[in-house]
Amino acid sequence: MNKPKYSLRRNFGYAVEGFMHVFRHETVFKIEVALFIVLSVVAWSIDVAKCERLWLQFSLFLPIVAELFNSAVERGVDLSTRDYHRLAKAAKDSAAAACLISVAMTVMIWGVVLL
Ligand SMILES: Nc1ncnc2c1ncn2[C@@H]1O[C@H](COP(=O)(O)OP(=O)(O)OP(=O)(O)O)[C@@H](O)[C@H]1O
Repeated sequence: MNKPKYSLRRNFGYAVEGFMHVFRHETVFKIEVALFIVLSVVAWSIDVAKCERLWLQFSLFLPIVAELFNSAVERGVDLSTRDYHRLAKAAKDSAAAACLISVAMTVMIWGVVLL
């Protein structure tokens, strides 16, 4: 198959499609996006230093990015096998651990800045 010429616009479209796919199919991602919006407003409304505001905002991206990668791993694994396989389990569990750690980092950053 001939590779189409690189197009920034088309690749941006693929990224939006990927984001929307995960948003439609993953409930936890919907919650994370909602929290991202609400907490972003909070981060920009409260009286904190510029650097702290940046940390608060940056930390909100972590679970979103982790969940997108987690979903990519889940779909890749499901595409490769529907049968039980210890490597499939290891791949999905590792991706889930990344999500968990990203949320822990966000909670930690908000805790340190606000308390
Ligand atoms: N093919 C498989 N082989 C072995 N274990 C699997 C397999 N598929 C899933 N698992 C195990 O089941 C767990 C849940 O898998 P699943 O695909 O339902 O992920 P999930 O995070 O619950 O997905 P979703 O976010 O779509 O609800 C995985 O973390 C893994 O431990």
